[in-house]
Formats: sequence, structure tokens, C-alpha cells
Amino acid sequence: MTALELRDAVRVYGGLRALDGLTLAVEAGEIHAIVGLNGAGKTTAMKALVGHTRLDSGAATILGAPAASAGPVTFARLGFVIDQPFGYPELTVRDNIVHAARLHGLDRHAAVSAASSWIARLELGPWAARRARGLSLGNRQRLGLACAAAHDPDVLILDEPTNALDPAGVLLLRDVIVAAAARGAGVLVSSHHLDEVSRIAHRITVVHAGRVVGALEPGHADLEHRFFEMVRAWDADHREDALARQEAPA
Ligand SMILES: Nc1ncnc2c1ncn2[C@@H]1O[C@H](COP(=O)(O)OP(=O)(O)OP(=O)(O)O)[C@@H](O)[C@H]1O
Repeated sequence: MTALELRDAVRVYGGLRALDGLTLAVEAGEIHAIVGLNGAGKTTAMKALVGHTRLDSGAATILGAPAASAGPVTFARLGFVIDQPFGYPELTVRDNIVHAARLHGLDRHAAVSAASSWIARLELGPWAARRARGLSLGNRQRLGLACAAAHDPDVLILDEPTNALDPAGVLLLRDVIVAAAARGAGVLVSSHHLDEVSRIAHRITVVHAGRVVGALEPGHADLEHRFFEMVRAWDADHREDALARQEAPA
């Protein structure tokens, strides 16, 4: 089953085509990584998939439902961290996870139990009773992951989840992603760390200038080199588009 799909997605901000005909899909049980330079369109693609930005044309679907009009039943099956990790600053780490799980449909007992197990799993124990506003960036990222994943979603979307994580956090995150896919969830993850995505992704798609410009083979040597080759080849073939992107008004 297709967990997520963007088809011919176009999103224009001012004069800039943040998405310019982007098409990609994530199947159930699949880890699909998107990689690209700053400004390539990765976050915009994810926002379109969760209905946080509208498309000018094309389609975005979650579990077969149009993303823009997906209701609570669909959203209860989705978990995501896009841009800022989720977390109410005034709530404790534990209460944040409980509330996130409740918002995703778990009853109180299941939510409390999920919070305890995710605090242990992401090694957040020392901070469980602290308010989120006092957390370090890395621990906020761990909390955001727990809030996105504590209800065992069928679809998980993670935008650069390793950003602020220490090496222990990266290992924990890797386990969460691999385990989610192993139980059948579709996972879409964006990253600048080709080595990291190469370890876990089933598919790596290169996004550039708001579109798909190629795919990298996970586990293959010298992914950076191949990545830059693809990006430069596109720029060379589309000099005017590349220049227009640099000069587009903000
Ligand atoms: N709300 C907005 N208003 C105007 N322009 C925007 C907006 N959101 C994104 N953009 C522009 O759209 C383009 C794609 O941005 P996006 O955040 O999707 O890139 P990205 O691939 O996630 O980049 P990064 O790796 O830096 O996070 C960029 O040029 C960005 O400046």
C-alpha cells in the first residue's frame, strides 16, 4: 500500500517554484530518504504531505486520502516532525508525550504507558519531569521524535531528524526508524547526512530545484560524489532555471 504520495506537485512562493513538478511515493514498510541542497524543496514537500502548505497544482495524499482534506482518523495514523520539534514549552517531557499520544487517539492508560516506554527508549529519563522549554536542542529533538512516534503511526515523516542529535541519539533514532518500517510503517526522512541515510534507507531520492533529479543506491560507495554529479548536471542543463532560482524574490 502507498503510505504517501506527491504527484506533479507545484508550490510557488512569490516568483520561486519551491516545488516544480515533484513526484515521489513512500510504500508501507519502506524507508524513503530525500536528500538535497539547502532550499531544494524537501521541507516544502513534507509540509504539503501533512497539509501544512497548499499546492498550486498536483496532488498530495496520505494513506490514499488527499492531504489537504485529511481528517482526524487519517491524522491519528500519522506522525511527523517538520521544522521545529513538537513540544509545549510549559509541559514536562512526560506530559508532552502523553498529550501527543492522546491527540493521536490513544486512551489515557495507553498514552501514559507509551510515554514511559518512549522516555526509556530515547533515554530521556533524567529530563522526564522537566519542562520542555528548558531542554537542550538535542533533547528537544528526542522529545519531538517521541511525540511523533509514541502512537506507533502507520506513516512517519521526519525532516532532518539528526540535526541536533549526539551520536547516541543518532543510534536511537536509527533504531526507531528501522523498527517503524519493520512493523509496516512508511517512513519519509530528509537528511543532509548521506552516510546515515545510506545505512537505513531502502530508497534515496535526490531533490533539486523543487523536483526529483535522480536516485542514489543505498550502500553504494561515494554517494556524495554521485549526488553532486546529479545536481551539477541538472544545473548545467537548466542554466536559466538555476539562475532564476537564485534571483527569485523572497
Ligand atoms: N513560506 C515561504 N515563503 C517563501 N519562500 C519559501 C517559504 N517556504 C520555503 N520557501 C522557499 O522555498 C524553497 C524551498 O525551501 P525548503 O524549506 O522546502 O527547502 P529544503 O530543501 O527543506 O532546504 P533545507 O535543506 O535548507 O532545509 C527555498 O528557496 C525557500 O526559501
